[in-house]
Amino acid sequence: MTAADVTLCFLLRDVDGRRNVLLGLKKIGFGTGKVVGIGGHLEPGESAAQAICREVAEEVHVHVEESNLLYAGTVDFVFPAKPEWDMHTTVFLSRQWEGEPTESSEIAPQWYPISALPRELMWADSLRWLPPMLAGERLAVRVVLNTDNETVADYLAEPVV
Ligand SMILES: Nc1[nH]c(=O)nc2c1ncn2[C@H]1C[C@H](O)[C@@H](COP(=O)(O)OP(=O)(O)OP(=O)(O)O)O1
Repeated sequence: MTAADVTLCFLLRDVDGRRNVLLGLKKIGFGTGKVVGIGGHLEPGESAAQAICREVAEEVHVHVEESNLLYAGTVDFVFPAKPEWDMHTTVFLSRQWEGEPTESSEIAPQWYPISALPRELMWADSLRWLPPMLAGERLAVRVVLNTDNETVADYLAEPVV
């Protein structure tokens, strides 16, 4: 089964000298109840960059220009017990956008200091790949989930050159 193409974007801003990242509480669909990155599936014919600009606008009502996306790498999520959930994710950061994030039917956005992520509400795997990506590392990550579809069975991260 082919992994679905998805994309995520993490907006970054500095407040009182602390770097903050925009995450969101997922209200419906895959990962409901978790605090996740903003993003979703590519539509047919879309590039990852086009898709993430659309998703950010739909989910948190913020406008990001493709030219302000910073490529952070990829994450392959492998769910051996649920291969239909496998996803290939292109990850972006952005420090420039227009508008203030506001809630949609899908996501309740919230800023978090990157030093104080809501760990207990996040995917366990994201605690491994997100901090280095937020710190500027470009990575190609492969996460294999256990049969509980939650905990991490295998993790590989290689630098993207
Ligand atoms: N193990 C994991 N860790 C993580 O941090 N994010 C994961 C993950 N597995 C999947 N994701 C993310 C990637 C992707 O952006 C998101 C699922 O895509 P969506 O939010 O688009 O799914 P939905 O089915 O809710 O919505 P639609 O795209 O509208 O169908 O979940």
